[in-house]
Amino acid sequence: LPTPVTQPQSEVPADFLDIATLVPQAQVRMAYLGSNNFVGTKVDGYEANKCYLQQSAAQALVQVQQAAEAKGYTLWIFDCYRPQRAVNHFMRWAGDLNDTATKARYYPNLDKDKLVGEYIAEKSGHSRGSTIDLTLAAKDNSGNWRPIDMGSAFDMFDPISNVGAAGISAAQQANRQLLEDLMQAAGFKVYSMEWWHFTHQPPVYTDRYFDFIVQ
Ligand SMILES: C[C@@H](N)C(=O)N[C@H](C)C(=O)O
Ligand SMILES: [Zn+2]
Repeated sequence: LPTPVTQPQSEVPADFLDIATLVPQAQVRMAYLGSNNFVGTKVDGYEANKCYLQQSAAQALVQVQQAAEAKGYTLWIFDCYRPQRAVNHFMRWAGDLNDTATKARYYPNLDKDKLVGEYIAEKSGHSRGSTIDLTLAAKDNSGNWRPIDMGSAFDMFDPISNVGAAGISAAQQANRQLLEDLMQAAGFKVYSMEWWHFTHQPPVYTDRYFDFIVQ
C-alpha cells in the first residue's frame, strides 16, 4: 500500500479553487475559523473565511448551487479543504479527555474517546480537497438566509446525525434527502455517519494530505 503523504506547502495548489470565485451565492461560514465549534476555539490552519476545494469538486458545486436555487435554497458551507494541521489540532483536543467544555452541545450522548474514527477522522478526506460539509438555507421573513431544519445541528456527533436516523420528523428527513439528492446528482456521496459530509467521486487525491493555510 502507498504511504500517505502529508503535503507541507505554503501556496494553494494550482488545482484548488476558492469557491467564492465559482459559487459567489453560497453562504460560506467556515466553522473552525472561530470558536463556535466542537473544539471551542479557533482551529489551527484557518485564517480566512474561504472554502477551497479541488477543482473537480469545486466545479461540481456550481451545479448543486444552481439546482438548490431553482428550489428556492442556497448552499450554506461549514467546512471544505481542511489543513492537516487542523486535523492534528482536532486530535490534540480529542486526546484531552479532561476537556469536556463542548460536550453538552456537540456529543451529549457519547464519551469523548468514542469520537475519533466515526465522527472525526485522524486522516480526513477534507485534507485531500474533495470533501465538503454543508447544508441548505432558505430565506426567513426578513430576507436573511437561514439553515433549514435537518433534525440535528452541524457537528452534532450523535446517532441522530446518521443518514437514515430514527427520531427525526418526516420534514427533517425530507430536508436531508433533498440535500443528498442535490449533491448526489452532481457526483457527491454522503457519509453515512454525518448527513452534512459529502465527498466528490472519484476523489482526485487518494493518499495526499494537504497542509497549506486557509488564507
Ligand atoms: C468533524 C466533522 N465535521 C467531519 O468532517 N468528520 C469527518 C469524519 C472527518 O473528519 O473527515
Ligand atoms: Zn466533514
